[in-house]
Amino acid sequence: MSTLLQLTQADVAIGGRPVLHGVQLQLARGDRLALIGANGSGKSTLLRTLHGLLPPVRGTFTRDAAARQAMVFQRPFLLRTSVQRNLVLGLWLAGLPWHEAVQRAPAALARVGLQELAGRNARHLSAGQQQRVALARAWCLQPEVLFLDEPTANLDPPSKREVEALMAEFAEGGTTLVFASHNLGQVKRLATRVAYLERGRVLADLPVAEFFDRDRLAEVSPEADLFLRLEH
Ligand SMILES: Nc1ncnc2c1ncn2[C@@H]1O[C@H](COP(=O)(O)OP(=O)(O)OP(=O)(O)O)[C@@H](O)[C@H]1O
Repeated sequence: MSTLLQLTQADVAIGGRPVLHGVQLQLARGDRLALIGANGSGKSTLLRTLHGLLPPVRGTFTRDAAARQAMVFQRPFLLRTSVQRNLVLGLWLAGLPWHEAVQRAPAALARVGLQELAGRNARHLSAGQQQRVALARAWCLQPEVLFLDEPTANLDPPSKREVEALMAEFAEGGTTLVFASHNLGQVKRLATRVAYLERGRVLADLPVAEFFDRDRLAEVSPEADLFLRLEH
């Protein structure tokens, strides 16, 4: 498997404040990497770093420049206009020619089950529907790597299932996924690999089966093992 992204001994700061410390992380094609850890442990910051939005202040970040990337943020930013127009604008901002964005939007809305709401003001959508607009946007961009920041936080169980199904489809279609999650069931269902963060450090990074093998996890990181104990 070829390497898509690599962080080596990376420190990342926000507004001059150190947030990530000495992060060593490699992403290979086909990975489905879940980032877990307590609130404020650095999951969002790591996602933004991997997506190229926050250059490390120390260490190195290398990526396959040819691999298209997209990110679905925790709270999708939507303008006070129709769902369809939001999607087209988002695609245009991501670099698609306008006519192509207009062409692709209907199929993507249908893909995420929002075709009937295409004319609705996007700000009036529920949280789950807004998340699906963000996924439709990512769908159109056909990224090789998709970053998702707690994509099902605050969604009801049916919406959670739908978003998970879409993530699984991305993965089956060959997209490499990196997602932050507080939901261990979701991590088990979707991830092939899990990284545990604590206070801006990656303390464990293991294949999913090893991560949920308590003896193995305790051996690699007693902190991660304690986190799982408290979560259960
Ligand atoms: N814009 C910002 N300005 C200053 N500090 C920030 C900013 N964003 C994040 N931080 C700090 O960086 C640290 C890591 O935050 P981050 O959002 O990456 O954590 P997280 O693991 O994603 O948390 P959560 O589970 O709550 O989403 C926290 O201490 C946070 O206060």
